[in-house]
Amino acid sequence: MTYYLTSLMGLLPIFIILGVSFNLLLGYGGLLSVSHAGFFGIGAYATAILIKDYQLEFLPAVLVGAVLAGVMSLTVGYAAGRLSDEFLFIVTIAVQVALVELFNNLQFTGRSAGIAAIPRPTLFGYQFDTNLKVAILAWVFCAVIVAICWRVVHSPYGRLLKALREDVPAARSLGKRALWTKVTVFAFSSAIAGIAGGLYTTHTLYISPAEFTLDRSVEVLSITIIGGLAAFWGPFVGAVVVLALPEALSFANIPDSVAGPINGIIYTTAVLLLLIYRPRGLLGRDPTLESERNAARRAKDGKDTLSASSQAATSESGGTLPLELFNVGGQAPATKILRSEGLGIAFGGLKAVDDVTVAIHPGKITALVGPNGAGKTTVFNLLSGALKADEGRTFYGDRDISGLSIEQRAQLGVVRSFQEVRLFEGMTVQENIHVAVTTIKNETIVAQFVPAAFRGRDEADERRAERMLLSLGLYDKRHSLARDLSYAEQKMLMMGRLLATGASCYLLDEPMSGLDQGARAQLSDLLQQIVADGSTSICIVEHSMQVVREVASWVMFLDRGRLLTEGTPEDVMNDPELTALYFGRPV
Ligand SMILES: Nc1ncnc2c1ncn2[C@@H]1O[C@H](COP(=O)(O)OP(=O)(O)OP(=O)(O)O)[C@@H](O)[C@H]1O
Repeated sequence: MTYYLTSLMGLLPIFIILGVSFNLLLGYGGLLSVSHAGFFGIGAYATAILIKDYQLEFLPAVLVGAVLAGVMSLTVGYAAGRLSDEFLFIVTIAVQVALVELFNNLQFTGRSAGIAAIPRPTLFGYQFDTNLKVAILAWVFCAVIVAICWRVVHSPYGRLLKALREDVPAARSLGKRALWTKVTVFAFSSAIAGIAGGLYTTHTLYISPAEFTLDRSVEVLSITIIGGLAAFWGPFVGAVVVLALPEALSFANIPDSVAGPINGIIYTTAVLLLLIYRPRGLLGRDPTLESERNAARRAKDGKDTLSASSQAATSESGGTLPLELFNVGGQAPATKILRSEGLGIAFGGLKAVDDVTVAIHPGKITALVGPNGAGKTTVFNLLSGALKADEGRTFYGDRDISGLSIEQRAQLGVVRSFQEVRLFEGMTVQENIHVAVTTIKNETIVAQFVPAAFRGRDEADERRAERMLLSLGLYDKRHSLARDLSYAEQKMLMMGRLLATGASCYLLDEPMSGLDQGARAQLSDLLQQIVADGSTSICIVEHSMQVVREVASWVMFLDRGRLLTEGTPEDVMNDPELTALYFGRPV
């Protein structure tokens, strides 16, 4: 019995490591992969071969396994990620099947017989020669890996992962590197699965392809779902449940041939029941309650309240936003014109934008108007890099940015909003701003392990985000989820999030739509403040001529994909031909 319990206790940390690493990928990153068992296998085989055939110690052997799993998933993730997240799922099915085939057919993996008589691991000359010692080794690795994952989740990188899980285009429009971040989390999570594989060989001392099949990937998925997606401690519970079930059946004196299918049926039923009755898993919490609980805890610790003097200093701005706090225009202090030359794009047979040459000047609010379907949003998509033009070029200042992606243009200072608000709804108001404030340099996975200096930076960013919220009038709601704000507050937060990037050119798609008069006046006031410094430019798409008159000093009129005319609002709106085109009657 002691042998049995020790063996179980040695297996539990391995399952926890698998669950924690998979939770990082699926729970926090929103990426579904089914090749976790395959990468687990790569770690197991590499460790077994290096220990048995090359007499390596455990640590270098397991690290080689982790690196192999990491590098392979980096390649797979990059290739799949360039297409779409759904594609990652499909590609990982193929990778999983291919890996098992390799394990089954390569000579050095022992083909279907596997590798037996793997020596007990040694570390710095010390041999872990009993099951108990091996179990302790696994728990030590588990503790270190859990601590590392905790750090990753609660870091700017983890925050960015959550933002990407919420809304990739919105994150990219803030200059965030979506593909690279997703690829690194996939590689990181797979490398950890590789370490779990190395520990597994030391536990069983025998491995075969049957242990690394798709079934094991499903088992890891079950651990994560049972524990709760993005519930950090969830995999601890999930792993206990998944491990306990076959053991309980083994006590029930059921033959192996029957126990396997029963096991599968019970798993599936349990996971289905959970998905129906407790979709957040056993340890998953309601995000609204969770944010309230965090707020109370932080307030109790005195962690996030701006000092009274700091609050007073920010409030003293007398109704105007202290834009220097947002560093608006700071990324490109020299005044730059965003311009296009002969832009064009067709969707099938429809020429949505045709030979459009526009210039958006700093110090001005330019309005892009035209009837429905005129191509206004498509022009924004082309200028911001969300779509690649079939023809024409786009310049920012002297630089040709035609070949740059949406995030690269945002990094240069050209940001855009969407017709919908597109906040990171499941994140708090403060996190929405904090993500935008953080520079991409501080959001890499490596940066999270640079000691104290980095932490100082993130806390300074957090304080800055708080001061921004104070000046936006959203400070008291900083711990609410973005989805729980009123529509007007959401629009203000969306503007604040864009400003927090410190960009110098803002493309705003219908920023006033859905706002009442008070909120519209507030936003229009903000837009005027932004361009007042003369170095920042704004272009809005707007349907209401009243709003255009109130805020814009230049109007560009688009119809059927072509720029018909441009001029001051008076000139354009007093042109009877254009008003007839727009309204079918005079204004
Ligand atoms: N991805 C796409 N695929 C196919 N057609 C598209 C696509 N995007 C836009 N279109 C078409 O291109 C034309 C211009 O659309 P766009 O959304 O740019 O117009 P808009 O002036 O912004 O309209 P609205 O004022 O109604 O938002 C429309 O006919 C639209 O149906």
